[in-house]
Amino acid sequence: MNFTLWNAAVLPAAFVIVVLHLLLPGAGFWVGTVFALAGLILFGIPHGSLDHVITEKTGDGSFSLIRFLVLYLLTMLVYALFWVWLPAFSLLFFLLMSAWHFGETDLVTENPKQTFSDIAARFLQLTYGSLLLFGLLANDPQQTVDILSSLLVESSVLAGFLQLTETHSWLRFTEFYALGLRILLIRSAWFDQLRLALVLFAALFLPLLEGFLLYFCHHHAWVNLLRVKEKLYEAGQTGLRHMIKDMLPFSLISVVGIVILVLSAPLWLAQVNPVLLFFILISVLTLPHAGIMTRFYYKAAG
Ligand SMILES: CC1=C(/C=C/C(C)=C/C=C/C(C)=C/C=O)C(C)(C)CCC1
Repeated sequence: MNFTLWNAAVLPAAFVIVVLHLLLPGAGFWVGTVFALAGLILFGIPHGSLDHVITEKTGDGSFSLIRFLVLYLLTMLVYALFWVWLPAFSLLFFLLMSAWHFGETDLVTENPKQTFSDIAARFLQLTYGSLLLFGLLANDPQQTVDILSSLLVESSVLAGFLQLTETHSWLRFTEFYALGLRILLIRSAWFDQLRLALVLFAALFLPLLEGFLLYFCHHHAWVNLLRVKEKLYEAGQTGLRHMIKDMLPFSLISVVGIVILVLSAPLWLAQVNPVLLFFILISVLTLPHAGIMTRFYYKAAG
């Protein structure tokens, strides 16, 4: 992956936020929250807004935007209904899907040898993603449990998660085992490895959501956007302008939709934690997005 200014710029920004959190917690909270929200609005949420372009450009030429939108919205609707009917199953599915999606993004090499049918590569990606996600959530097990407890009321799984991270403290750092696996499997991109290592290290000193969003927005979403730009758009500023123009409509709809739904939640969904509702909305967007990215990486490798 090419070295870009932003690739490097996130590191001093994360460093300043960590130092602020340690020395001036009040300022750290505000600066960290603004940084996390900016990351979400600029990269985290918009990184799925090119799914229609990816589907069109990697398809067989028979793309129809209406058919794409109907299928996309239908997938979201079905998954949203699952959240209402089977919340525990839907959460487990979300965590597995996220592990898959994170693993798929982070274990792509410059010269991918794995193919779609390569079960070993898929297993490694899922293992990587699970270790990474577990470690990020275990950065603050109590807060993770607090957020989830409005969905899984007095669940033994949550109590088990707390106990496990308390009694086996090495389980709090599984994201670094994931990183080790990545270093073993992808030897070439040294700057990318160092950057991810520093992002994960910074996340250790941040509150749960800021740490998670640092990885999610400034690594995961950023890397995905960069790859889509490299594969599907012209090089340089012209390609960037076209890409931003393509991203704007669905980015705006998603950001505004999520803000409206989360802020109005007390009127229609009083008992669910707003942070959890935010992630449920993200999960509903992620299901069709992850499927499209799997196809994108499959095509890119082929
Ligand atoms: C941080 C966090 C959670 C997990 C969020 C996940 C797993 C997000 C995944 C997003 C993806 C994969 C987006 C698509 O690109 C929980 C457990 C819901 C609640 C505690 C805080």
